[in-house]
Amino acid sequence: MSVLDGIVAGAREDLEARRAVVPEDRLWERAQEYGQRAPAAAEVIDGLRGTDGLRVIAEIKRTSPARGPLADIADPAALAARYAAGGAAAISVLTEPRRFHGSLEDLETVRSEVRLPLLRKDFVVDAYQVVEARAHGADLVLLIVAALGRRELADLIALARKLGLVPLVEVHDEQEAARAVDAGAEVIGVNARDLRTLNVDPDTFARVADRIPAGLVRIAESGVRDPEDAARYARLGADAVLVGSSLVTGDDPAGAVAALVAAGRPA
Ligand SMILES: O=C(O)c1ccccc1NCC(=O)[C@H](O)[C@H](O)COP(=O)(O)O
Repeated sequence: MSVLDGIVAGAREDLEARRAVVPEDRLWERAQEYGQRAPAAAEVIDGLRGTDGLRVIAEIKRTSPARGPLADIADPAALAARYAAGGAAAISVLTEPRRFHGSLEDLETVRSEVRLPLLRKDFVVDAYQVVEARAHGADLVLLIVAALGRRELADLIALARKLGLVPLVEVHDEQEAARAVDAGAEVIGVNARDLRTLNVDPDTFARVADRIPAGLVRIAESGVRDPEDAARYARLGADAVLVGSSLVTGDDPAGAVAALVAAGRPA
């Protein structure tokens, strides 16, 4: 079983346990409630476009299967506020509990303190998790092509949009990028990390981005270590970078985000 398959199996077990406690129709009510005060999806998408420079999506990430423990984040809202002060365009909150030590409570706490768009970063394979994301204050939801069949991907994209959420569709190779485009994704993340082997290949974005038509939002994910990496992705045409490990392991999250934003400005 690949790492991704193992994580998805755990996510399915966990979501069934939550569904037994909170039925989906209760979540719908909360999701619609948040939808009334949430930014419009078009506004969220436009905020990620790198028209005048690279955007930074800064991640709340405590630990990772690839690297083990990263940071003991006792107050995710305080960290998100620092990211916002540094100029982040959006915050990614890892909500997966088993391997990343995240939670929906983290998402909700960050929502209560920060006005930026929030991404629920998890292993979403069921409609329940999409409704749950909105109910806990997400504006974007991650959908990983490698974890979903064609029909499932199309259905989850449609559901996300119905709820006002922006689906961030994640790919790792050219074939997956073609599937994301065929499914009508407007925001596509190219993950340099192969979720089956955990290897990070910094050339992935350069290889895959050509398959993503102009006009769609292209995000380079994983392995961004410093401003030089950000500048390289900006030159390659990325609208945004999604950064976790290097931000949570540093001692100045606001300064680190500001440095990435500065490095991604056009010369
Ligand atoms: O981070 C991992 O080890 C990992 C392993 C298996 C599946 C997903 C994983 N990470 C999720 C992500 O996509 C990253 O958290 C995100 O892109 C940020 O990456 P990084 O800046 O390298 O922490």
